[in-house]
Amino acid sequence: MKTIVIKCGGSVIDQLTSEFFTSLKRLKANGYQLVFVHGGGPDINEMLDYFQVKATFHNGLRKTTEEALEIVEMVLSGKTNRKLVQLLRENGLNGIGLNGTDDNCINASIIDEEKLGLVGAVSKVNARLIYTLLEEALIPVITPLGITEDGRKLNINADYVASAVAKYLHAEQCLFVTDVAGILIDGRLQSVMAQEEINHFIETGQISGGMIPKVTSAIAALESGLNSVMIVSGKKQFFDGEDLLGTKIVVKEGIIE
Ligand SMILES: Nc1ncnc2c1ncn2[C@@H]1O[C@H](COP(=O)(O)OP(=O)(O)O)[C@@H](O)[C@H]1O
Ligand SMILES: CC(=O)N[C@@H](CCC(=O)OP(=O)(O)O)C(=O)O
Repeated sequence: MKTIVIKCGGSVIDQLTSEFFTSLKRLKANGYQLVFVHGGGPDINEMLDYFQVKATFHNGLRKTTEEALEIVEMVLSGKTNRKLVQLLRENGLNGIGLNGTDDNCINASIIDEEKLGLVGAVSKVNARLIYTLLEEALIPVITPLGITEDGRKLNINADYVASAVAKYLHAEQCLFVTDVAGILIDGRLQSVMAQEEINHFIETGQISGGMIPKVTSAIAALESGLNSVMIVSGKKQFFDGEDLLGTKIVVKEGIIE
């Protein structure tokens, strides 16, 4: 089974174009099974603002108190997941919502409770559950929440979830769909970026904010066996039937699989 994991960022869910959905259909026509993970940062920010709960970020990760987690879960599962499933269905793709906390879909452990609160890193993915849905010709749309061994719910950055799902499914590809065409340095789109350059540009501040979890989780997943990761735009065509357009992340320069 050829699988592609597609992480759809909250930055772009409301701006996805028909060219984007055409690219998805081309992937399907080329024999790929699609698995989605969605973000929802802007939807969460809006609701936290409404309830006057403060949000702070460390390297692109939201510090999540118990009070914030309730709102995060409500928004991600009740609003953003619903929105993406509906959009896929309107475009002829058979999406089905799946909460990361259901049936140990995403097992997670706390990263640093003092610094980040109830924020997790993925420890295991229930690949069997995801395959079961794929076998029924459904397209899973996973909400980025996880559950610890002792049953605590955690907020997880969706880029981390997508990289981990791709790794556990032995996917051919993980795509981060976002509101930019890829990694830009001095305004120029980079077609390939290696770990060393990435670290350099994080240090100089030219890769910042929400781009950091994408590149760090991509590198970690590539190092532990994931085949390929790209950052692509949800605002235009990203697949012409042959090539993917965006920034390819690689561990070492010159090594492109
Ligand atoms: N070097 C960079 N190239 C492109 N985007 C960058 C870079 N550094 C930071 N960013 C920011 O990362 C954003 C994408 O991350 P984020 O807002 O978290 O999106 P998503 O919701 O899709 O995960 C871009 O809109 C841009 O503002
Ligand atoms: C821990 C953490 O940061 N969780 C993220 C989950 C949503 C997400 O990742 O959304 P985007 O992909 O749109 O950024 C958050 O609370 O915003």
